[in-house]
Parts: sequence; structure tokens; C-alpha cells
Amino acid sequence: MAGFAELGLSSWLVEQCRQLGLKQPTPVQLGCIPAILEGRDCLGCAKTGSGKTAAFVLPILQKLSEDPYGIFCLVLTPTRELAYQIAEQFRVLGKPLGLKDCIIVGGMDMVAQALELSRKPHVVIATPGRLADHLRSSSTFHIKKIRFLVMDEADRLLEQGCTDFTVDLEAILAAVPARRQTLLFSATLTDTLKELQGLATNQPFFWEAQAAVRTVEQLDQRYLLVPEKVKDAYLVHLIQSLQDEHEDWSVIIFTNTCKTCQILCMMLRKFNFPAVALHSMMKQKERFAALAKFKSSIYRILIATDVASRGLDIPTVQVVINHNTPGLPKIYIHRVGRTARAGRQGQAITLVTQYDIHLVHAIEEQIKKQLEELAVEEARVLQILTQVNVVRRECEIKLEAAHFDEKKEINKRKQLILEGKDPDLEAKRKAELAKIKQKNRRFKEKVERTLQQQKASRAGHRARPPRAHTAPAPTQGPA
Ligand SMILES: Nc1ncnc2c1ncn2[C@@H]1O[C@H](COP(=O)(O)OP(=O)(O)OP(=O)(O)O)[C@@H](O)[C@H]1O
Repeated sequence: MAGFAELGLSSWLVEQCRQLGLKQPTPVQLGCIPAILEGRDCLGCAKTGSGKTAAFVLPILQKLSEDPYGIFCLVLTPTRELAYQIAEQFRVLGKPLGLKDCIIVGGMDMVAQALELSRKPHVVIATPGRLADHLRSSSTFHIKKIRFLVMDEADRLLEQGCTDFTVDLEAILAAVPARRQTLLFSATLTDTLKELQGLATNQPFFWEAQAAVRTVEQLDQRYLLVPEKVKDAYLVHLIQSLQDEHEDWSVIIFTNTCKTCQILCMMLRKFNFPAVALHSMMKQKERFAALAKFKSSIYRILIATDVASRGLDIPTVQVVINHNTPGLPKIYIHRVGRTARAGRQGQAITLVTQYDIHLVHAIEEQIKKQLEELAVEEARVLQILTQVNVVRRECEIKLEAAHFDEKKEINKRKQLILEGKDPDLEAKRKAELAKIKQKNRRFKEKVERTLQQQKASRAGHRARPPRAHTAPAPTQGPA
């Protein structure tokens, strides 16, 4: 197998890789690095934890060393934490160059950022919103001469999720030169391939890992069918078992809202578990501190929203628990990809209620693998059920007293005003949109259910899960 030197990388970069313990290039690095060095645009799609970051960092550093100037490269990424992680890779691998990098993300001091930008760093790593703000408000820097534009988690940057980057991306794309090399990477590029191809037009090179299954082989993927009301008791039981059975353990729990994230964190702490939360309602400094403490194993449990589902590389994570079943298969792929990285083993456990079974089917169809049921000692869950529910309720009351919902609302309104929008008008528009979306979703679910029922009755058996499940009914314990 070719080493880093055979890919056309200079000896100093090969030495940097060696020092970092990167002995052999991974397949995505083997595939993409030569094409990038040739000057081609690149779309790289490879599984989570497969080394996509170094696949673009290494060739960019090589080109930078041949013709250094600032601002040479702009990297866009959807989350602030990821921006810091990518900057770290540039810094470590580019140390012999005396690389100057600059991180431009929301939640940090804008004046200090503007100053840094005016000093012409070689590489700018940014989230789109804050960079677009700088472009609109500052004349002390420009990005019209950049040589490389990288979009990491490119599909997320283009899709219109809860954070919509479209307007900011337009502003950024209008400010970068047409003559540039564009590098687009993600573990899930295919949905947005058409739009992405529109961005990468310079002899584009598309690299996709050939694999039967879209998640990594070393990942043990389980599901646990539980009634909604006993979910938290199962969660506490799972964490307790992890703590009892493993000395060195570390887990990320994904939730669907900031509020659930906060409540679960409070709840697990009441049970004396070393838990820390990460969500967008936290101040940026708190977010960084939480992540740092989790990375250094001061806390063994990170409870996070999808703000942590993409890109974060924390090798110690052994288990990912989905407290809610992700509504989209690609969110599942990224969430579970926080474990079993770079050839390590890992486990993903998804808590599934009876209303989410169709989501599990959609996930299985996409990843091309069936999740297996996790065996749990249900008697032990029953023992803690009442206590868990009481503690959860206490935490909810405490959070309500802290006006969590109102704070969230105020934050949202502030953000809208900053964006020059009318919060009331936006709320009305959003409500209408949500109504339409809900109607469409219900219709889609109904069609899917009918199709599944028809399929099942044709096959002569009930729809999955076929195995008898003995999860306690909600009435078995005080809710
Ligand atoms: N050639 C290599 N050999 C061994 N380890 C590597 C190699 N290249 C990268 N790694 C390591 O693999 C881990 C995962 O890499 P990286 O974060 O780039 O994954 P990714 O493909 O971007 O994942 P995701 O899709 O989750 O963002 C990192 O810890 C990185 O240092």
C-alpha cells in the first residue's frame, strides 16, 4: 500500500504524519490527496472517523508551503466546536511552516476576530454566520484571493436544517474568487450532490468509499424498544451498567432539544453520574469548557443535542446513546459516528418508542444494516422506575423555575433582530411552515404505514419488531 510520500506529499509533511502516528494513509486520503495536489476540485465522501480532515489539510499545507500568503485557505464548517478541532489539525500538521490560523465563530469577541483577520492569517476556519457578519461589516480584510475553499460537512452547510446557512453562504460565495480549488467533504454527501457539484466545477474529482454498509464495521448497533414514559429509567440503567462493567468508559447521549439535554444532565447528576451538557443555549465559553472536560475524561458522560453530532473526534468515546430516534437516517449516521473511529470498536444504542419504529426502518434501509435488539434486565429497570421519574420531575420543576424556556425565546428574538428580521412576523411564518410540514409528515407516515402493513400482510407476518418484547407497560410504574 502506498505511503504518504507516494501520494506526492513533501518529506516534511510525511515526517509530521509520522510524528502524529499516522503511518499509512486511509482510503479517503489515498483517493483524494493526489487529485487535490493536481489542482482539481474534490468531493470526498467517506465514513465517519475515516480521516477526511487530514485528506484536505495535508495537500493544502503542501500548496501553502510552495506559495505562502494570507488569506490562502478558507474552511467552512457548521459548528463552532468543529472549527476549533479543524484548526488544531492545521496547527499540528503545519507547525514547521509557522502557520497562522484564525478561527471565526459566533459567540466569541467580534472585535478581536476582526483584528486577527486584518493580520492576514494563512488559514481561516469559520462558521458561515459569523464570517458573513465580518464580510458585511468590515473592510479591513478580504477573501477574494483565496486559493482553497473547503466545506467540511458540506451537505449540512447546504441543507436547510434548524440552522439555515443559505443566506450567509451566498454572501461568502460572492466574496471568494471564481478561480479557486473547492474541496467538499462529508460522510453523507449524496443527498446534496447536485448542489455541491455546482460549487466544484474545476475538473471535479468525486471519491466515495465503496462499502456495503454505510456505518463502520467496528460499530455494534443496537436498539431498545421502550415506552416513552420509562425511557429515562432505561437510560439510567444503561449508564449504571456501563459504569459497573467498565473501568474506562465514556458515552455521548444525544437528545432532540436543548431542554431535554439540560434536564437529562441535571437528572444524571442527581444520580451522581459524571455528566456534562452541550447545547446551543449554553454560552460559548461553557460549551468549550464542557467539551474540554469531557475530552479529558473529567466527565464520562456528554449529553448533547445535534450540535455535537457531526465531526467531533473524541477517540475515548465507546458508546453513543440516542435518547430519541433520529428523524433522519443521516443524523443517525453522524451521531453514531462519534464512536468506533479510526478502526476502534464502539457501540450505538438507540432508544425507540412504538411511534418511532418507522424511523428505525428508514435508518436500516439507508445504512443497509439491521439494528439488533439490546438485551436488558428489565426487573432492574423496574426497581428504579419510580425514583427516576420523581427525580426527572424535580429537575423539570427546577429548570422551569430558572425560566429556561423564556431565556430560549429571548435568545431567539435577539438573534432575529440582529439578522434584521421582525421576530413576530418570523414566528408567524414559522408556525405556518411547521403546520404545512406536519401535515406533509403525517401524510408521508400514513402512506409508509399503509405500505408496510400491506407488505407485512403479503409476507404473512406482522411488521417488525417480530421478537416478543417484554418492556414494561407505562402503567406498571407511577409515571
Ligand atoms: N492515516 C491515518 N492513520 C491513522 N489515524 C488517522 C489517519 N488519518 C486520520 N487519522 C485519525 O482518525 C481520526 C478521525 O479522523 P477525522 O476526524 O478526520 O475523521 P472524519 O472522516 O472527518 O470523520 P467525521 O465524518 O466524523 O467528521 C482522527 O483522530 C485522526 O487523527
